[in-house]
Amino acid sequence: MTAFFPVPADLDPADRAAAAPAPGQRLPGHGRDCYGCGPDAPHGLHLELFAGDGVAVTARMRVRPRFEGGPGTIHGGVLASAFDEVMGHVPTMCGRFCVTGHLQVDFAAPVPLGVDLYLRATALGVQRRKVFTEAHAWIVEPGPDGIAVEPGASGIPVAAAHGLFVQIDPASHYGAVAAGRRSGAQKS
Ligand SMILES: CCCCCCCCCCCCCC(=O)SCCNC(=O)CCNC(=O)[C@H](O)C(C)(C)COP(=O)(O)OP(=O)(O)OC[C@H]1O[C@@H](n2cnc3c(N)ncnc32)[C@H](O)[C@@H]1OP(=O)(O)O
Repeated sequence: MTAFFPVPADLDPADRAAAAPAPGQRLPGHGRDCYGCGPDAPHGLHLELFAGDGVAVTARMRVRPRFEGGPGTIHGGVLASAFDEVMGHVPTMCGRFCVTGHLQVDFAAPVPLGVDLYLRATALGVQRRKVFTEAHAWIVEPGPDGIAVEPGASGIPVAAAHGLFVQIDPASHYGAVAAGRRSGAQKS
């Protein structure tokens, strides 16, 4: 399920930050209006993110009708966004703020609307400011309380992804974006 992705052979290990949330703890997310994880984003994915073991991050997402691409199935760009979000949180487990430099998705099976997806992302390693990640997504059966649980052996694998995230200084990165917007670019 994995296509070509140039992961350097000489990566350094990605170490879990001492301040990283404990495994199973809900992650705060990027902000209430974040398209991926924000609870107030009206058209967002509403991913729920959790710290995993090591530098892993897990997430669950209900595949809502508004995510439709082909009839009755998720749009590939929505699934790519979900991978971007869950992999984008991996660097925070190493104490780094990063943005996506490269994102690659392998789609293995159609995902019907209405199911719950479980995603798990982890770091392959780091090189200077770069954090290399991989992730997988499974369809899971709802548990007794109607909430998707970790798939274990019963999950149906549907997609995999790789990402390259580049460490930034949030103040200068987003400050430069804001300055550009003030100088003429319009937010639609
Ligand atoms: C207060 C907290 C707020 C929250 C903060 C976090 C929010 C996060 C929200 C996340 C939301 C979800 C996630 C989102 O949606 S993030 C939104 C989508 N992503 C972006 O908007 C990023 C746009 N790109 C950039 O800003 C710059 O290009 C960056 C910052 C990425 C690099 O420009 P910069 O000038 O800084 O660095 P550099 O060019 O010297 O590159 C550095 C190294 O990286 C390597 N490289 C770069 N690109 C690629 C590539 N495509 N393939 C392979 N390699 C690449 C490069 O070769 C070099 O390697 P090396 O020479 O070391 O070997």
